[in-house]
Amino acid sequence: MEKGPSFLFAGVSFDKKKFATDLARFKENKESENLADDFSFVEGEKTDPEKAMVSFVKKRKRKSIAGETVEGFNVFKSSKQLAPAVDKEKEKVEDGPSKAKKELNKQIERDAVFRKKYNIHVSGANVPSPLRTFAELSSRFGCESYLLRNLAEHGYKEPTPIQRQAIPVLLSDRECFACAPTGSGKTLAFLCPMLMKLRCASKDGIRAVILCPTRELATQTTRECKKLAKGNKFQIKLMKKELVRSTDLSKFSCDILISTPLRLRLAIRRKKIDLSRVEYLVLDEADKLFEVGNLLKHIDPVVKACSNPSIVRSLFSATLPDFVEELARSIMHDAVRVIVGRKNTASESIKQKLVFAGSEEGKLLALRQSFAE
Ligand SMILES: Nc1ncnc2c1ncn2[C@@H]1O[C@H](COP(=O)(O)OP(=O)(O)OP(=O)(O)O)[C@@H](O)[C@H]1O
Repeated sequence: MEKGPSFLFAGVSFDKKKFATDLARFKENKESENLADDFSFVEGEKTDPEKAMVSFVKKRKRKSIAGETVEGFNVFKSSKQLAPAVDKEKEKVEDGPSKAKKELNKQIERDAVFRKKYNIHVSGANVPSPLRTFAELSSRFGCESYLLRNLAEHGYKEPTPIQRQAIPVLLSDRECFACAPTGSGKTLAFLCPMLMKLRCASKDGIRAVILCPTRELATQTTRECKKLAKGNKFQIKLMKKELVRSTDLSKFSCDILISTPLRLRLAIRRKKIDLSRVEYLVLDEADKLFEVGNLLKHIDPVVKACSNPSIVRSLFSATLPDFVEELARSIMHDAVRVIVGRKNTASESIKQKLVFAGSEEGKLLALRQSFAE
């Protein structure tokens, strides 16, 4: 039971026997709520119990106690059963974790605090640390000087939140679906790791494909890509109508190909363009890609044609409706989900608590007190 200041309960006696079942249920909820609170801190998802539990499971995994198994959804079944297990685990960890393990846990917490600061939410196993600065591209990932120079020339002083998290995910060869508001720098978030991974120009077929929902966006992305790649000899091509018409595309090669789904599908069907060596596939503005007309039916053949087993796929979008997320999950493996801001603000902003008011009059008092709090 919630212990409110005494004036609320003055003169109200609560019949614990009569409400024994409710009291027991509430106590149980309270316990699990406390547990969720404890563990949700790591991912900054304080009010979403499901995420808190995922985070909790992750934390258990991180501590990786020998012989401890996490029984999937059984974890949710009884908070009473859960509590002793957590205590045991804490004891074991306190018994003597190695320095490396301690350091790792500290790093995980630092990352969580950093993500919270930038409103970055992640899910997926072992999510790489976010970028603090663009200089880390060089110290952590060996970024070449031409790219750092180009970033500086563009006046990009520090990464935007989506860039902070999506870039290290993609540089760690993890598939990724990312959602961040319009104008938040998503283009750089996929171009930068792509250029870094491709390293230098090569005539080894088509190495990366970016799909955009409209020609205008494809043109804009090509322009951005060329600007960022300045100083390197990458072949960056926009799939134009003329290119589809004229060229024998079966031997066509370039480092990065940017296209709308329809044009690329035509190139696959009519000109036998070979996408089997594509190492990076980006679906940009995925909400629009999957929504506009029948684009989906053009995307499917492209995804299939990119048959390289070690391909890294990513999806960037300003919104992430459930159907987009489902589609993303259906084509990706072990993907990391990165969301900047909130996907479901309403549900996460609602905090619930149970207050025994005693009588009708008590309800009014309780309500008044809640507002005052
Ligand atoms: N790190 C950065 N610092 C400053 N400006 C940036 C940075 N990254 C990108 N920008 C600029 O922000 C603007 C918006 O970027 P961009 O078009 O990539 O956003 P977006 O998220 O892809 O938007 P949309 O959803 O409309 O496609 C561009 O002018 C870009 O040059």
